[in-house]
Amino acid sequence: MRFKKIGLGCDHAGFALKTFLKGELIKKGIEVVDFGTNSEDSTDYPDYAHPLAEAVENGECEIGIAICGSGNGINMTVNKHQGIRSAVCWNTEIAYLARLHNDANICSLPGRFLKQQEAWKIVNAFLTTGFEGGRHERRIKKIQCKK
Ligand SMILES: O=C(CO)[C@H](O)[C@H](O)COP(=O)(O)O
Repeated sequence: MRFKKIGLGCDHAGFALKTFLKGELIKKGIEVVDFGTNSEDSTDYPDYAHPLAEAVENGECEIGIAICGSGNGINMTVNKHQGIRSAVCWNTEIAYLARLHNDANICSLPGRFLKQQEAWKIVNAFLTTGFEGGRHERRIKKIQCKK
């Protein structure tokens, strides 16, 4: 793993997967900051996505993992933050490319569509891959809206 301090955030649909991934990361000796939610009671993903995004933006966490049912809502929310590049990662190749080409700093996962071991492989791909830079550096600099 390239990262030592990882932020986690989810809604009720991501809670079971977040709990599993948190345990696996801790077993690997990685420090985890858990922004909730902490049960399967129905809740709203932005309430957890914004604190996670802020922690990654301000450097409290090096990188983040965000989980909701489809991965979409939580991904949309964290990507509202200027310093966040989040990708919905639904297989290992997408996770690898999100880091290699996009320098993604949040991995958004569809908790209702991934088995635990599949998700763990995706997270491993995300957390072990570095940014390639070069032509991709130029492109990610152009992502920000100029207003
Ligand atoms: O995937 C999600 C957002 O993109 C949410 O987890 C999902 O919409 C929650 O649905 P429900 O309230 O029916 O459990």
